[in-house]
Amino acid sequence: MAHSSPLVEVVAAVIIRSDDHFLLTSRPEGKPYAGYWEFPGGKMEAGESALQALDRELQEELGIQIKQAYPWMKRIFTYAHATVRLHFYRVVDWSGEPFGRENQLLSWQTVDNLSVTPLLPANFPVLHALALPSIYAITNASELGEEAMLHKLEQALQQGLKFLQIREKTLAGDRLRWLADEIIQRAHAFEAKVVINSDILLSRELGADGVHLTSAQLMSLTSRPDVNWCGASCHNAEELYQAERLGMDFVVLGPVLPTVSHPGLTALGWQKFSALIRDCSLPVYALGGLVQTDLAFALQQGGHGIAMLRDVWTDK
Ligand SMILES: Nc1nc2c([nH]c(=O)n2[C@H]2C[C@H](O)[C@@H](COP(=O)(O)OP(=O)(O)OP(=O)(O)O)O2)c(=O)[nH]1
Repeated sequence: MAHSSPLVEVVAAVIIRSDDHFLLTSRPEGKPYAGYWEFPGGKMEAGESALQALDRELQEELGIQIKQAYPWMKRIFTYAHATVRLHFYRVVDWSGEPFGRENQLLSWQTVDNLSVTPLLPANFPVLHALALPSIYAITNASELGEEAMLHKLEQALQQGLKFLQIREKTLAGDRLRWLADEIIQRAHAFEAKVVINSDILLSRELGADGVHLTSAQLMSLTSRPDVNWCGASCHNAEELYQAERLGMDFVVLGPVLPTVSHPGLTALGWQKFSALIRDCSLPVYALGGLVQTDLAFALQQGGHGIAMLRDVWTDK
């Protein structure tokens, strides 16, 4: 896309406490959109890396030092005053207690109960992404058996699983409908979100939270299906671009490592994963051969989280 004004590079910190509250600050008087709520941050200065800019802004604005920050989504947005490229980071550990060093207001918020307004318009997709957990489980009844799958699911829900995809390629018709219904009921009892692979009608019929499109579906569609949550599988830059164009809520990208479920596909490796999503505006889950302990590394590579078909169901 062509931009009439030069891009202004901006860093923004989504500072997240362990109880999932995140920090919003109000824009000081004298700036465009004064009084609007935003993530702390500001313009990158010449010669600064994004992380250096983030460090500087958080010290200047809030008096805190970053201890752990993960690169996250990027977003280009055109305002009347400028076109900005926002580099969002998730800051999960810091030293010091944030306070408004520039007389701005501070407020700890949650996605489900946002109580400040108005927000800077570029930030809405970021709030949407914050509602997505970092672990995305994929059902595997074809290997585990249906009863064992339901049992493992209950255990995982009790341990805090909040997001899963029903993907059972060997089941169809009433058998799939029965299993999917059982899974959705259990998940919803724990307020976990469930999306169904490919089948938009089945998702609507059973009251699932949305669908997960195959990459072939993604490439053949011209608009986003009208469901609450819509994700898609991607393997390359072209598919990621199509997912952004259609306005998907999230994608999975892989296989990152070699996996037994897709032996024919060449693994991307972490370096390529990270390079492919560097400018991506969507939350991206890493997928393929991953175990729960890979999460921290996936976050360091810019991933939103990890998707798992096997390790998520193994006893810990
Ligand atoms: N800090 C911040 N800026 C955002 C967010 N979302 C968003 O669209 N922006 C836009 C608004 C502004 O056009 C631009 C940031 O510019 P700014 O004026 O706040 O930058 P700054 O703190 O470096 O200010 P200054 O030194 O130029 O006065 O990015 C956000 O969440 N945080």
